[in-house]
Amino acid sequence: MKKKSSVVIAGGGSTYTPEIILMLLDNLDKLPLRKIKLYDNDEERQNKLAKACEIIVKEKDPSIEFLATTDPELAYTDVDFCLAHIRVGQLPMREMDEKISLKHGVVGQETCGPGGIAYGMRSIGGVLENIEYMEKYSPNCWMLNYSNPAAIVAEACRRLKPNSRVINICDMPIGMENTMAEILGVASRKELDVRYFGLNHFGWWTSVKDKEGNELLPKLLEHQLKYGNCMTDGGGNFTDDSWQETARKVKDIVAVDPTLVPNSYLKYYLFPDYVVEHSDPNYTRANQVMDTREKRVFGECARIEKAGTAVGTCLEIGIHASFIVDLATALAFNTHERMLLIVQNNGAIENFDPEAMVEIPCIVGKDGYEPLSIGKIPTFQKGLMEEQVAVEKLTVDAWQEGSYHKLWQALTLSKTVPSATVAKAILDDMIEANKGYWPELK
Ligand SMILES: NC(=O)c1ccc[n+]([C@@H]2O[C@H](COP(=O)([O-])OP(=O)(O)OC[C@H]3O[C@@H](n4cnc5c(N)ncnc54)[C@H](O)[C@@H]3O)[C@@H](O)[C@H]2O)c1
Ligand SMILES: O=P(O)(O)OC[C@H]1O[C@H](O[C@H]2[C@H](O)[C@@H](O)[C@@H](O)O[C@@H]2CO)[C@H](O)[C@@H](O)[C@@H]1O
Ligand SMILES: [Mn+2]
Repeated sequence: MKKKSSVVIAGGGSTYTPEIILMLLDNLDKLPLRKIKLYDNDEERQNKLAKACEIIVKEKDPSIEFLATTDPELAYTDVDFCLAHIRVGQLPMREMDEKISLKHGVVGQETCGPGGIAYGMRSIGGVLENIEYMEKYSPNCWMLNYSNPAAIVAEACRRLKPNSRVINICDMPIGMENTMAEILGVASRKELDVRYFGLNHFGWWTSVKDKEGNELLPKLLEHQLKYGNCMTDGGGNFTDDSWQETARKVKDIVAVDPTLVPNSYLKYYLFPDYVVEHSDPNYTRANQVMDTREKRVFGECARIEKAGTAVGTCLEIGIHASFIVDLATALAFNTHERMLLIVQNNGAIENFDPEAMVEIPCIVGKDGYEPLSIGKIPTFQKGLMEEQVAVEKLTVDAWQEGSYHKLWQALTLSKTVPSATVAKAILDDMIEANKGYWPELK
């Protein structure tokens, strides 16, 4: 019989929590569970969905213990996996990041450009705090961290928690691969063997093969040059119109380098003028999320709580997040699955900073991960990545040293920001908005 695991979801009040619970419950044959706990530092928010989650768990398998708590000791005692998706400052601070950037004519985005830098300055402390709880109460636990901005958080973990059992991950490549499989007429992304390199939200596929070893990259690129990462009718694996538009824009990113398949987040770096022109500075993605996903998830959780049953619920399994189960399963049962993780380069990309945190394929087993060798990367991608990794490193420097200048440099270096003057104006507004969240900068 397979060993049963105990899981804590950190950031229990997240809009993603119910779909992750549904996904865990759908995979009990792969990853059997004995406990599911929710942990958040905002009791009121977590309570909006805790009861519904308990009902969902109990209806699926009453033998699984359920607990929702704001007490770190209760949360982190006796856990094998922590699935961490915290958002320090919550969605109203995401709204500030996006709107301050746009006010200065710059991309206003959750993880890219000034928004990502500001969010990084908030996230580092929250993620480190959760790692410390984990190490204190369950030293053998693995944290699967997808709290954003994953690139900056991963760099902070590398420096400040070098021996911790933390693995930083992102669902974006998985989301795109689901659509690629559809485009290629392959049953699922699991039928594809991929090669990929880059930074988080900043990477490229160099190979997409079927299980017979046939290279499908040329066919995929030919399609993407016409339609982007969408089906010919614009359809695909999208949660809403905003994601569909991002997938369509892949067409223009491929045009810049028609030899590699890009991560769609590159639109923020290669077409920042287009992104700003198509943004509403008074109604950003944070507003959309609060008006749609947040209302839908909390509304449905309230309905389940009132009805006392989740039968007929409209909540859906988070398919894009299936990699979380795959990763936990690989660690628990030594499956040696190949997965894209954000890890220290250490020579895997031969001609790139060995200290940089890169997103590359790794083999995962019970002792952790082993990165695959990538070899040399082309000049265009290398140049872009060097600039971006410096932005991420300077942000962590600024957090550690409390340095105004390092953060100004980080903003100035971002490809999304046109000048040091604009960078300074954004920085001064961001400092004001982030009082109480950022270390004091001198
Ligand atoms: N890496 C990925 O691919 C990926 C995919 C989806 C979401 N995410 C990230 O997951 C996170 C959650 O997103 P969301 O939109 O659901 O956010 P959300 O605001 O709905 O939920 C986040 C929760 O984290 C809690 N929180 C904040 N600081 C905390 C702390 N120090 N300890 C414990 N809990 C804390 C908040 O109170 C909130 O309930 C974000 O960071 C988002 O960017 C990442
Ligand atoms: O703007 P949001 O809050 O909807 O999304 C932000 C997150 O987006 C990515 O996750 C995507 C996923 O890649 C996509 O395929 C689809 O399934 O939706 C997900 C979000 O709902 C991204 O990887 C995250 O880091 C972002 O936080
Ligand atoms: Mn991501």
